[in-house]
Amino acid sequence: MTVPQGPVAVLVGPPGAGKSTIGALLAERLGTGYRDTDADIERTAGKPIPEIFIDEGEPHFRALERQAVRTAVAEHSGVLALGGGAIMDPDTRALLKGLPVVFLDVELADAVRRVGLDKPRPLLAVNPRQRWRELMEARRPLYHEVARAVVATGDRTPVQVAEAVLEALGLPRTTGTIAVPDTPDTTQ
Ligand SMILES: Nc1ncnc2c1ncn2[C@@H]1O[C@H](COP(=O)(O)OP(=O)(O)O)[C@@H](O)[C@H]1O
Ligand SMILES: O=C(O)C1=C[C@@H](OP(=O)(O)O)[C@@H](O)[C@H](O)C1
Ligand SMILES: [Mg+2]
Repeated sequence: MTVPQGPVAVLVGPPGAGKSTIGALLAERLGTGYRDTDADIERTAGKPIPEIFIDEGEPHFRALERQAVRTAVAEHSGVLALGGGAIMDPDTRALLKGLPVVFLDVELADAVRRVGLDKPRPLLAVNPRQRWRELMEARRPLYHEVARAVVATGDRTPVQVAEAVLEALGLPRTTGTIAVPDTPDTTQ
């Protein structure tokens, strides 16, 4: 009988925490697959997230997200990054219980600077600082509720964050890459 093992790491946190960036890096480090539920939703809907919000509204997006998380948790054994609002759904929070979930924490100033440079996020399209603060106030307890570990990202590079996540989850910090010896082999 095959026992489903679930993802090796699940990243949660607000927009700009670095879930997608660190998720891909982590997967590379672990030599495993990477999956992002936002990408899954866009593939299912056949359009980018901002268009889903405009055409069908946020409740429809949340329904797609809920299903995307469920499917990814069932199918994927590598690193999984969720969208920032996925943990608002109570069923999703229940599903995450017992999984190796890491809350990537970030302060307002860093998050707003980061998302300002990146793809559009419909929830932050207008008055992003205030919106982000409100989102985080409502969600912070929920990130803590689902997380096995919390990793601060503010003063760390993506590589440093990825290493902190590996350490927090007790995962190996090296890949299967063949180690390069410190000294050249001079025996020949
Ligand atoms: N630790 C970090 N330091 C600096 N920039 C970062 C860091 N983590 C992510 N970024 C940058 O922030 C932006 C948002 O990252 P992203 O991974 O999309 O966040 P999330 O998926 O949590 O919303 C990207 O441009 C990314 O390169
Ligand atoms: O916080 C949110 O509600 C959202 C975060 C986004 O993902 P990131 O957290 O990866 O930016 C994306 O799922 C959507 O725009 C809604
Ligand atoms: Mg993301």
